[in-house]
Amino acid sequence: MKVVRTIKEIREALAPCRPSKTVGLVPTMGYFHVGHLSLMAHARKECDLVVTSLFVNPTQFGQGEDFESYPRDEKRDFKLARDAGVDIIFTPGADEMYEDDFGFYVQAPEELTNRLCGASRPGHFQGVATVVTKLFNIIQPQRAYFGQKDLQQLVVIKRMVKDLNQPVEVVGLPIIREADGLALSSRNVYLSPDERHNALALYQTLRFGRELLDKGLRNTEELKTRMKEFLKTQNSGIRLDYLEVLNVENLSTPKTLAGSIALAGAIWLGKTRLIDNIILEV
Ligand SMILES: Nc1ncnc2c1ncn2[C@@H]1O[C@H](COP(=O)(O)OP(=O)(O)OP(=O)(O)O)[C@@H](O)[C@H]1O
Ligand SMILES: CC(C)(CO)[C@@H](O)C(=O)[O-]
Ligand code: BAL
Repeated sequence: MKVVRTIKEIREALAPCRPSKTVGLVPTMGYFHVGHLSLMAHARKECDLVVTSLFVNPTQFGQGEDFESYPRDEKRDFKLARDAGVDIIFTPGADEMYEDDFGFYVQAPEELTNRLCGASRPGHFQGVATVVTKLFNIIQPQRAYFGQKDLQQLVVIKRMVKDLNQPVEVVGLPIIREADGLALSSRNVYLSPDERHNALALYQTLRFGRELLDKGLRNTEELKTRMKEFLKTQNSGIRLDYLEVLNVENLSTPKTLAGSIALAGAIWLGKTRLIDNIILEV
């Protein structure tokens, strides 16, 4: 596996592969877990050449968020990526991606970003859309792989690719969970044992919502209220950011609960913010 840190070098490394080889990109912020590795494994199966980007992108973090403390372990990540069959790791410094006079940003539509994580993290999706566009331009993959755990990010990126005619196929892949159901996340490493225990309440609440749907509940507001009440009964160590019922296609609030529906939530455990969702066909 080749480790590449500059745009010039990655362009040179990929030039001989074009146009005959299929290049797959797995964009990440590192500190790999099995969720990341599952994206790499899918890319490995479907593409001739697998590139993983490892870049903790400063423009998607707000003031006071965890950019500085975000977990990093390059050596461990390189080993895991190599074992997953990655051909090239692209891990630029912030100066390489954002020169001093950098000034262009990609703005995601308001109706996709004024809710959920976008409401709690103003500017976040502008940072994500901008860096993902830069990665697409630098690496020019035919396919790019993203996790369904970051559902709003996946919807924003699919819409960006469509609206801006970016020549890449976006592949969304299922959430990988711990044995007890907690969604894998690099930020799980921040949790104390108590917080780790309490964190499971989010997934349990989403499952409770799914059970209510299975039993025939079809009123969006009632479903949300029942889920919030359930979360409160679970434990007190959690601060709710949001708990929502959504149409998967466009993240709008469904008037009638039919088709592809997502139950999505974000919670705070101390200083750690975790997200999760369940998608189901109603
Ligand atoms: N549990 C998971 N299952 C599948 N894909 C995942 C999982 N967690 C993250 N991903 C995907 O991995 C890619 C890189 O995500 P990132 O590096 O931010 O990891 P993360 O664990 O989501 O980190 P964070 O804790 O910062 O949210 C994204 O497309 C994300 O959706
Ligand atoms: C897509 C991404 C790599 C952009 O920085 C990041 O938001 C992530 O890890 O999900
Ligand atoms: N997985 C999304 C990256 C972030 O939380 O900034």
